[in-house]
Amino acid sequence: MDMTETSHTAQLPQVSEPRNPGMALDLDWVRAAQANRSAIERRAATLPGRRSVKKDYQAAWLLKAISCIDLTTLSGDDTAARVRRLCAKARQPVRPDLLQALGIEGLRVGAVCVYHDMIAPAVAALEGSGIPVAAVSTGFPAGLSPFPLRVAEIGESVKAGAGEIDIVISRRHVLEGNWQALYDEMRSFRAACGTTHIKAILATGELGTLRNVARASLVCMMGGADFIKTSTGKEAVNATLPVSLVMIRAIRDYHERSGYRIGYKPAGGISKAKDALTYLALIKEELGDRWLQPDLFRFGASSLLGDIERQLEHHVTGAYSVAYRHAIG
Ligand SMILES: O=C[C@H](O)COP(=O)(O)O
Repeated sequence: MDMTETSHTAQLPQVSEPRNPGMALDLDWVRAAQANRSAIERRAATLPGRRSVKKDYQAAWLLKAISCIDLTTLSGDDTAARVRRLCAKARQPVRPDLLQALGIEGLRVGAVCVYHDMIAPAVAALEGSGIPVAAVSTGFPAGLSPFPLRVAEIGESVKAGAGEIDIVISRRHVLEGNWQALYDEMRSFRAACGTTHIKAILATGELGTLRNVARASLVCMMGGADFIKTSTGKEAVNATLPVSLVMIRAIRDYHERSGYRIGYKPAGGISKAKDALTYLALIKEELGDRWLQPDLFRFGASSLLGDIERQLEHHVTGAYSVAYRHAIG
């Protein structure tokens, strides 16, 4: 895998992508989707070993990774002050002296991701930055509150200024093979979002099989998802490479059949720069460069940025600093 092709330009000009309108539920297609676990795991296992990006190229890829982070805080003890600190980091994700040494200007993260009650302070703190606020919704993380309330929550978050809505699906619809119910749910959530972009969180760690992950991915895209996202970060197992392979192949299939590009967001447990590079390599190999832009790829992560900044500091100065110097929130 050649990752020596990127320039130092972390943020390429945005290409505008037509929005996926969804399509009728195609049960034949859904039921035909399979996932060969051992082949997928074998393929996933080859990725970290083959990824070897050095020096300048590594710095460029790490800057690219930063531009794709949904910088996240989703804790019961979140406060407006913590969210404001996170937003300051979102605006200026890397120390100015390091960026200057790297010859980079205008680097920012993909979005800031928070619970509903933290939308207002986040919107205020990000004003003028162009960084959207993503709100988790629909009874995140379990998604088991009354359906009308889950739909209403989306409307409230859009009203409060969220530019992106991360919904959670009902895992039971997948576990019971009730694809019609999952599709109808996705349609309702999408309708409640209006023109606001919607990411569908599958909570893959709770879906039982990779085949279920493949099928749920397709149904959510048919239902109008703009992005599919692995996890809430609260499941026992969150983003993994095998699950990512299944989901991005579903994205590729959907693009081949419909012409629409759906975004991908691995989330939960991605905290190391080297893991971020592996994910970027996977996307490049399976989907191609077009998907390596923030409008089609995000990392959902609370602490990844700190490790990337540490690696960039090492690249510039030749020395590692202690991790606490790169606190996020
Ligand atoms: O969507 C984002 C996740 O909740 C963040 O998970 P993390 O804290 O493991 O990075």
